[in-house]
Amino acid sequence: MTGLEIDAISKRYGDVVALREMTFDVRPGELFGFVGSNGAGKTTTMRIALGVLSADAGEVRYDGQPVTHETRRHIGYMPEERGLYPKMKVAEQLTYLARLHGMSAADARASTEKWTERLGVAARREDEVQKLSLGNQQRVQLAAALVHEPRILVLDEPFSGLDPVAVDVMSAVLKEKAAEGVPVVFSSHQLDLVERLCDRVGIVRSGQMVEVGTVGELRSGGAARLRVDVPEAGDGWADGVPGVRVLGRKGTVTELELGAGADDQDVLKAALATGPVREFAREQPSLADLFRSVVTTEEVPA
Ligand SMILES: Nc1ncnc2c1ncn2[C@@H]1O[C@H](COP(=O)(O)OP(=O)(O)OP(=O)(O)O)[C@@H](O)[C@H]1O
Repeated sequence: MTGLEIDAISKRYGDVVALREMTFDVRPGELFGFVGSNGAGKTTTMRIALGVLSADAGEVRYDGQPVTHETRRHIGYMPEERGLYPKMKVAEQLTYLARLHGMSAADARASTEKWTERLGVAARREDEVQKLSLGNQQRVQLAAALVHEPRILVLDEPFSGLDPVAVDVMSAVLKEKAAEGVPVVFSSHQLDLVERLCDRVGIVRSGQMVEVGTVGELRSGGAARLRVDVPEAGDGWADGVPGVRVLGRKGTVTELELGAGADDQDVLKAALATGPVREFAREQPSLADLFRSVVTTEEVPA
């Protein structure tokens, strides 16, 4: 079982290089977080995976085979621009979409009932989509991605605009699908959520995958930080300690980043030389810290 493989996908829009050999895989049962700044290429990748856009080069495979028209019926997709018919009633719309994906009328109705219940929009089944709040429209949009019981889930910013209760519902459903063995990939700018939820994360910059790993792997690969509370130290107390960069100072606490070859014991000596040291703590960078350092690294030339 290999899941979904995105293999060296490249795409240009005229002069704009949107993707350069984008490569990653989402294993069965895995929740994969796809992060990157605006315009990095996440939506383009997802559209190509779904087949609504063609790649200039590269291949998308599912369980080792190139994705075909038939395989695509088993993908559940939540597009960024959303895509519901505003004037159609919720249940009618979901049943219609399930039928389009090949379900029988009875199965489509049963699945519509199940997912509207599960996502907390059962009371809205007979309402037109346009009369729903944005958050409820999003729940229906998720139901639309799930109603045909897909074997792969590809979701473009499914958490944007959701209230905390809806975030919990969405998180629980995605975990449940992954636990059933479905490869789940979603893009998001909410890095705290990605950090909490995902088995693995991929960071995209300028159309390329620049970091992939578990949150733990990515965090331990980033530069370590120190938090040092030195009440009697003057500004610049850590200047001159080799390999150390001062990130900032709040009150008596200085935050520092240890570069390659830096020794935290040199920092401790410099701190003790100023007087008492109230706190000396080593911290791993958060996913958000890592993201910033990855995306602000010099852009790859076109
Ligand atoms: N239809 C299009 N025509 C021309 N350029 C496009 C088109 N769609 C996307 N692009 C460009 O391709 C690049 C990748 O865009 P894409 O929408 O895939 O990024 P994204 O990572 O999803 O961004 P966001 O986080 O803002 O949704 C950007 O430079 C974008 O301007």
